[in-house]
Amino acid sequence: DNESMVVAGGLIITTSVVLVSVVIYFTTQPEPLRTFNPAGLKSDLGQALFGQHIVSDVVLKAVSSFMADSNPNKPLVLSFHGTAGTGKNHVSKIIARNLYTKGENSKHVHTFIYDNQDPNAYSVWLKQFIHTSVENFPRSTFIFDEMDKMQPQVIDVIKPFLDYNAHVNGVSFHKAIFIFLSNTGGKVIADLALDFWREGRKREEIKMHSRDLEIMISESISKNEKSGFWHSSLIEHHLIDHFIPFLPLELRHVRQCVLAEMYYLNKTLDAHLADKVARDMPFFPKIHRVFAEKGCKSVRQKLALYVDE
Ligand SMILES: Nc1ncnc2c1ncn2[C@@H]1O[C@H](COP(=O)(O)OP(=O)(O)OP(=O)(O)O)[C@@H](O)[C@H]1O
Repeated sequence: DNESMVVAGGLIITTSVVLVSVVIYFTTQPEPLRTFNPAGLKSDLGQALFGQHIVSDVVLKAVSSFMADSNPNKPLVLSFHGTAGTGKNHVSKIIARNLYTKGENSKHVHTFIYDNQDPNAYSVWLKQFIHTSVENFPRSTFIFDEMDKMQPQVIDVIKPFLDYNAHVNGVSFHKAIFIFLSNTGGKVIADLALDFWREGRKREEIKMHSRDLEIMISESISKNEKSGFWHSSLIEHHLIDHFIPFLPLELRHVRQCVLAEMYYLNKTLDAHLADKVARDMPFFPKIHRVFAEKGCKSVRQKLALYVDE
């Protein structure tokens, strides 16, 4: 009858309202952070990152001390430098995995790749985006890929967020993390690694202060035609906490990457095949074939060719 239809209709509406509210509640709730454990980050870097002793050391110390500080005076700002495929994106993901339950897929991890958008419109959008994200969730992470291609206006917009005691419109940025990735300095780092190799010295002997590596990287940033001046204004104001050099990878590291891919793809680990795939990659200098030109990039695609054989 009519009365029971009205009751049923009312029930349906109430249930729908409750369901929608639940969905809204869960999608707008911040995801829980992981309890940060330095030993976990150390173990991840030790197991999943090959041939980057300086990176492992500096990232572990920088992230651990930042996370241990309940009241940091500025956000953590890391600048990763090195040639292609040496692990800059990979390490950003390892950091994210140790901070957020959903790792790099967390809604609090934001990756930007500057893609020739109109710099003015992009700057306006970016400023608002970063502000709102940190207002909603102070422990947000922002990863900027291809920083060397970024326009001065865009760098200028990020600058106030990185500063000491940064409060922008009442929002504090002290708990946020900014990671800049670029190939700038890659040549300087690769040349240094090559010199060590020529002198018969171990790669592990290369230190952050070897030939003032950090200064050499910042100098090569300043020389960058497009973003040099503005990027170096970040340096002058000491807004970047650490310049982290990623060394070019050797054959043995590329082999490890192939084995890691086999593991990831649930394939039987085959050291002989890993060697074959790794040797198939381009190396430099051409005669001695010491370092992989593309690092571990496209290892997965190369492996797929062999697996299909
Ligand atoms: N040092 C490394 N240790 C372990 N795996 C690595 C390393 N370097 C690269 N890889 C693997 O190769 C893939 C490509 O590397 P990644 O994207 O991190 O390079 P990148 O340095 O960011 O390069 P680009 O400058 O071209 O963006 C990674 O997803 C990872 O699987």
